[in-house]
Amino acid sequence: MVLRVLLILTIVFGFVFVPVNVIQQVWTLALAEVAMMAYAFVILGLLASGLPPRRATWAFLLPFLVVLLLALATAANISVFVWVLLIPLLSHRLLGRRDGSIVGLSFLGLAAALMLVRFGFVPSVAQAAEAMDVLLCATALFVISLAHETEIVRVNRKLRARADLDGLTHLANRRRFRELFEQARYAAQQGVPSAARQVSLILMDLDYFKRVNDRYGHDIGDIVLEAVSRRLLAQCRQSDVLGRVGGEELAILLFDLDHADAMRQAERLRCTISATPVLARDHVISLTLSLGVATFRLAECSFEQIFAETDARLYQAKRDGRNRTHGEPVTSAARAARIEPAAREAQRSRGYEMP
Ligand SMILES: Nc1nc2c(ncn2[C@@H]2O[C@H](COP(=O)(O)OP(=O)(O)OP(=O)(O)O)[C@@H](O)[C@H]2O)c(=O)[nH]1
Repeated sequence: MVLRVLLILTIVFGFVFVPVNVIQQVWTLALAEVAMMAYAFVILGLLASGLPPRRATWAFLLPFLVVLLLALATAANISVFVWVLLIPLLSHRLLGRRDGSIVGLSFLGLAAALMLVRFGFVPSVAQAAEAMDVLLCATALFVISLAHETEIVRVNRKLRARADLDGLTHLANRRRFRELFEQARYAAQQGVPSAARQVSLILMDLDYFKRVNDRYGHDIGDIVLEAVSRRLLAQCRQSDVLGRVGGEELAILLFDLDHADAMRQAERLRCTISATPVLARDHVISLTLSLGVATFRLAECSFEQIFAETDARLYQAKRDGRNRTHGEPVTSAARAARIEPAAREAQRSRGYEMP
């Protein structure tokens, strides 16, 4: 948006500056301004046809700054230096905090040097005061715009975290979990050399968690969920992705482990949870986990596919008695039975008595 505004202003203001410079016979600057107007048209067109904004910004901003320096060096009046005030804001808005600061500060340094060269090293008091006004005002604007940019980065990070993380456990939420899977799959499909080739999904569901809520209350249930998440996270490798994909359902993506290793990791997690009860306020609560594990070639599976397969295996672990890990394919009869609880719940919610 800011880039588009700059491009349009370059074109519109060009219609004023070019005639003024022609009248004052500053030919080089007039020509450079005509070239920038044409270039702004081209960049607007390229943006409309899909040029990434970041590349368009670099492609336009650098020549724009060169032409501005040319204006500072050749324009007839000292008032041209007022345009320097624009640069801190422009560079931060267009390039962000780091690159914007580098470009902005470099430009301010060059502008100060040009001012010194053009208006003498020993200026009159009035000239020195004018120059000082412009340079100090530009420096103040630079600092203010840097503070503003820093605030924007902080708020954006906070919003991003809020959108990506589950509020209770601070693990990736379902949307982010899926996004990370899709990113890994895309890299595998593109043949990126560092991309994982294989993915295992472990789905974990606390057993009889409803009883924890019913017996100790929802707040204690929340503490338990947090504690379990922390314990699971402590067992994960750096490259694993742990997320909360449902109420008391957690999931891990493991990359480039074979299925036997993924099963071993799942068993380790199950034992971690069952071995030590959770201390929530003054309650000591024993818990168990049921787990489903499936392994796929990353480039060839969809999120729905791997999730449905692993969910069927998790459900089989529940059916087999809970507190266990199931990693084998599930028969179609058992898979069909997975539908049953949902259908029962739907019937119940419509007021039917279910056995
Ligand atoms: N405290 C708390 N409870 C939650 C949260 N999300 C889901 N739950 C509870 O998790 C429980 C899930 O219950 P069920 O789906 O019946 O499963 P379960 O009791 O764990 O039994 P099985 O999964 O069959 O072993 C429900 O009581 C939900 O209210 C949460 O964020 N905090």
